[in-house]
Amino acid sequence: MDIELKIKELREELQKHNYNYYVLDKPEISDYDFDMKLEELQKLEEQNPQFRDENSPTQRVGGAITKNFATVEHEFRMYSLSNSYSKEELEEWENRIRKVVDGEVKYVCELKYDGASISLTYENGSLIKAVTRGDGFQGDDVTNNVRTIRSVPLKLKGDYPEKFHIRGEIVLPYEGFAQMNAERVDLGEEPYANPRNTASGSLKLQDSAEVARRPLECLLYSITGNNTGITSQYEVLEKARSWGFKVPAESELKNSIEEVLEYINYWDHHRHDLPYETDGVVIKVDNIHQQEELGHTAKSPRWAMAYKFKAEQESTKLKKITYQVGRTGAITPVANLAPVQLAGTTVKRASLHNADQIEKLDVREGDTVFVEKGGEIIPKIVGVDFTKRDPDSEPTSYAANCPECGTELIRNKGEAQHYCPNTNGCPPQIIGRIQHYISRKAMDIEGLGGETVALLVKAGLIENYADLYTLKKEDVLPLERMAEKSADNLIKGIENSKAIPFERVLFALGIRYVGETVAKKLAKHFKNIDSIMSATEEELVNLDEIGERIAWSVVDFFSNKANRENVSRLKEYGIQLEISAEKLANQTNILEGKIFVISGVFNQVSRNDAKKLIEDNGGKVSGSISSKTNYLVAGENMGPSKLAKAEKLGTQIISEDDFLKMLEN
Ligand SMILES: NC(=O)c1ccc[n+]([C@@H]2O[C@H](COP(=O)([O-])OP(=O)(O)OC[C@H]3O[C@@H](n4cnc5c(N)ncnc54)[C@H](O)[C@@H]3O)[C@@H](O)[C@H]2O)c1
Ligand SMILES: [Zn+2]
Repeated sequence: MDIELKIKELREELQKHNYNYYVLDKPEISDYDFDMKLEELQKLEEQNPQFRDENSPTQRVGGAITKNFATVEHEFRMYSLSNSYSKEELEEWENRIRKVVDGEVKYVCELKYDGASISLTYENGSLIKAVTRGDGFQGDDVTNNVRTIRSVPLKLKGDYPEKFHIRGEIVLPYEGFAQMNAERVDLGEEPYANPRNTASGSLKLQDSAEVARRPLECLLYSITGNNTGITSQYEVLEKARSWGFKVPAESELKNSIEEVLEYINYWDHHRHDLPYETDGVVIKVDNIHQQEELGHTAKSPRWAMAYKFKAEQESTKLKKITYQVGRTGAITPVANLAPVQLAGTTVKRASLHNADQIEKLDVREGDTVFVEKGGEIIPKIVGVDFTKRDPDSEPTSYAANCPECGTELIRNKGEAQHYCPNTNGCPPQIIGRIQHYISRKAMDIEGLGGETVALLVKAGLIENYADLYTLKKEDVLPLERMAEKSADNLIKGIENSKAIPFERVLFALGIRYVGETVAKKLAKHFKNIDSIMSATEEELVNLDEIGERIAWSVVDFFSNKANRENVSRLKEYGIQLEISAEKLANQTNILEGKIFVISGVFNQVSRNDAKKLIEDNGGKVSGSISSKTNYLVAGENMGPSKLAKAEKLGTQIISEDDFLKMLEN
């Protein structure tokens, strides 16, 4: 093939993958495959220098800046890292170092945290800015979102430089990731692919309250600035820790590449014991003077190297494909495997996601398949070992009927998942819906657990959540493991749920795509269930952050007779189906359509209260000033850049007093 054409094609392909990865947070190939293609391009470009192009993906940091946030130039460039996948590559790297620097070289080994890079700027011990890496020269100002991360100190302690930048990685620990996914699946939404993309996507959310709900963490590893007085990488870590930053304790100082390799080997085997995802080890020359001597390439420092772990993969036999039915009727295909050891656990089941995935991989029962365990808690099938396929096997035909109730499955246009439409007659849907209704974040019914719900349904005592309120002690006493006291508690728990506020009742109803946040928004806007039930799709879509999918789902839910009947029974039993008078009293529409930015320190109300006041009265709070901002509420010690921007855009600047007066009318 023509070399020039090959180079061009590889560049285009890699550019597309960069876009998928950095902008959409939806990579289509594995990091390993990406790195191999990049290496191939690098080799071709080296051998054919006449085709050099400074815009080639080999010459640039892959990230991008978006239009959604203010763009900020990095005072010091943010580089990427060179990658290596083998001992030999590391040894070559050491040889290159030896040619440049004299004397003893020590290395700091750190874990390579897999998340999104961030640069934090501190002045006089206060966080003033948080910017994504972007293309390395400039990034997105995501300060408001980063402020919500608990491990980012807003004020430092100890003896810190007057001004400096500190860099690190924002990650989503496994536990929080699994919990977020469980909630999404429960809502009938697609689970997130992996913690890294979810962390990176979280930083780009418009609503920082939503970011605050995500259990993100920030792990730090580098300090830049003028006159920081720091002379080694190890000192960077210790200093950062002493000022209050979260710096993982696994980092170690090593005297030789042999010691480095031991460290790598250890963590390759123990990385799954860590609470967050790591995709390798970063090795850095410790001495800052030596670092300066080594310098940078177009893309990365010569004094640092990432050693990347390979994803753990095993092959095993796929015995059977079964189908699970969720509470919203969503069907998930599951691969039942011959048990295999993977990343320290025995794997027997793996997710196959949906019909498209099965077709794409061409997975069949009886195949030998490759199973991988990445950030996901549930392992996934990444491919088929076609050399071992039975020549007589047939392509998988996806289930046509619900495995639980036999109803024919449907698939809505544009959706990946199949559904069982027998909402009110399919046992796992009936049980799942009631289990969701009683769950902690919904009606929080104490004394009633998921298993008891299943027993109650199977005993024919309840068919839907409204039936819960007709249960009597004598009904439940004969159930397995039900004693006098637990029966009392159950009835009491159900009774107490009548005090749960409307927004949570709305969430508890189990409308597909209506999670806690959406339920809150709907409750706030419509105030009571009757208005929601009579709302049209157009009215719903007109609300902020309510998309067509949610609007359709709400209308669809209430067009169902059984659902309407349940709601009217709940009303009869005294469940809260409107916003309480007390809450209503403090809510108006006087700020409707107005966008506020709040900045600085307030005296009469806290920033959070100010935010709540704006939202309760129909206004919106935004993190940064744009041409759409109506008012900048200026507290004391407001950032000068905000003020300058507001003045430039002609945004009306008001004081805390002015703001509180607005609300008095
Ligand atoms: N699958 C895809 O389609 C696709 C597309 C583009 C990029 N990628 C992946 O992303 C990689 C490139 O991304 P990148 O530029 O962020 O580089 P990288 O992930 O290979 O390494 C550089 C980054 O590592 C992070 N890091 C984590 N721990 C660190 C530590 N202790 N010290 C220093 N830095 C640390 C920093 O954010 C730094 O910017 C590729 O190698 C590839 O694996 C994949
Ligand atoms: Zn069914």
